[in-house]
Amino acid sequence: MRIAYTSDQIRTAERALMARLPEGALMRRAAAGLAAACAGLLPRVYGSRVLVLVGSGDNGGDALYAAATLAGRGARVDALLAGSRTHQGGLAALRAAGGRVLGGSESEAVRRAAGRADLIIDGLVGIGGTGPLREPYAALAEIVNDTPGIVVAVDVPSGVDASNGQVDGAAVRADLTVTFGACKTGLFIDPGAGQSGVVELVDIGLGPYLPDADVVALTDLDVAGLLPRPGRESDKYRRGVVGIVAGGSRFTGAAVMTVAGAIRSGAGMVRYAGQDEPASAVRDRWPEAVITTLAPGEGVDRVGRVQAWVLGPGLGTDDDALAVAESVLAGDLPVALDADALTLAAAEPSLLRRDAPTVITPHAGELSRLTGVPRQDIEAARLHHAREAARTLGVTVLLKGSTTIVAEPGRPPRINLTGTPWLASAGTGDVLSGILGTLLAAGLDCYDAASCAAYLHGAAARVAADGAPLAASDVADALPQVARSLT
Ligand SMILES: NC(=O)C1=CN([C@@H]2O[C@H](COP(=O)(O)OP(=O)(O)OC[C@H]3O[C@@H](n4cnc5c(N)ncnc54)[C@H](O)[C@@H]3O)[C@@H](O)[C@H]2O)[C@H](O)CC1
Ligand SMILES: [K+]
Repeated sequence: MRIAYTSDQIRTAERALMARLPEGALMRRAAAGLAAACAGLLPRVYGSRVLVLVGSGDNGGDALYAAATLAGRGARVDALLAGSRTHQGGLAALRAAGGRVLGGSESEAVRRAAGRADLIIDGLVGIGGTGPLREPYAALAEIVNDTPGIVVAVDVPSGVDASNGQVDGAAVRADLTVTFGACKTGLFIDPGAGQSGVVELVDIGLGPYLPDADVVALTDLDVAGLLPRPGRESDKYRRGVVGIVAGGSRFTGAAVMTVAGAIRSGAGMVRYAGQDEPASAVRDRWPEAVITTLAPGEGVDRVGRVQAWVLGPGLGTDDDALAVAESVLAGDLPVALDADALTLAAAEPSLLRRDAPTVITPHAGELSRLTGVPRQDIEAARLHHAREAARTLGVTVLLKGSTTIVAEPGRPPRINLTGTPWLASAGTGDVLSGILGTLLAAGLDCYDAASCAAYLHGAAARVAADGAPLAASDVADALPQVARSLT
């Protein structure tokens, strides 16, 4: 499990640790880890060209001490002192090791130095960064992003808000972010996640001083431990029977894709309930699904026993859809709502006011309609709005995006690291709903079921995509392979 913290949480922990260490010890631990990570990226350190961008705070100090170590191993280091002041200890160390200091930050000299560098170290701003990058840092970030060399961000890519991943204006795009003490939330949440590259954690002894996590990211081991293990007695009710109410006269495909996600993720049985056309489409594609054809406006009373419901993909938002939605939500079973069910709930908030476990799986636009928060505000602060929605709506929120976030009141949000932009193709959300319904029916609580569903969905997309445009059915078809890789 990868855990991450806000800048404030890190600072509090660092202060407690620094009080027990000699002056500068923490920085030297950080710099040693940073230098080792940089050296590991170079075919050889001796003779390699390193450009280090130095800000005016301790982020710059880390960078200078690490650059001094590389210079001491024969790297040809140029330092650009971009801040209003410079960490004197680090600067002295770099000079003593033979590093050079470039003149001011006139962009041609920097562009030339960046263009010939094998490695560029971004030591402009770390967890002390606030707001959009000011000049000359913004211009330097743009130069760095235009160069072919490997870019290593010190602690946090400059321009990324370490506490939430927000980026406002220019930001360094790193191949590797070497972060100290503990991972920062902003390295795992878009758009910050997209700027961070690979995140490598350097242990500087902060562990004992860290509070509860701000966010958690599940690894494959965590998911493997949470997924239901099919026992010997593979009774369908032990593996979970999921009911799916999806599809309408206009959208039969959504019903087929939702059932696909449920069947391919190992449901003990899928009971599909819908009107004639989607029911026929599901029957033709998935004969193993048990079909109940509903009359217009009919509820789900005639559907056999299920242990969880999926409601909404392609359902439509007319009175018939509302009637069947009310029928599903009136029960005391776990329900996963997506797509049109969310539109119905936006129009009729009482639909979500239920005691039984409820998960919603909106993308930013659907969450905007549910909460009234403008979509661009949600996109700019995904973690905050996912948490707020979970709190105000009293449900588990799975906020879709290339960094999917699972938020539930009173528990640290979980972020999914297997996401991929490929998932933004039509129908993949239906497959996710099917996976989620299967896990709820298998007995996982909403928090675990949503986290594992997001993980499996993203992992399947990566298996299916391998660079080609992705079809939703490819994601469903890749699920058994992902499940096997986790056992
Ligand atoms: N504190 C510790 O024990 C350790 C810290 N480590 C490293 O230190 C940084 C945090 O250092 P700090 O001096 O607090 O702040 P920064 O260096 O990150 O940046 C502050 C610096 O930057 C200027 N600044 C802030 N926002 C902007 C902006 N938007 N545009 C331009 N300039 C900006 C501000 O004026 C200050 O001058 C941490 O990340 C670690 O890298 C050690 O790693 C461990 C010990
Ligand atoms: K940085």
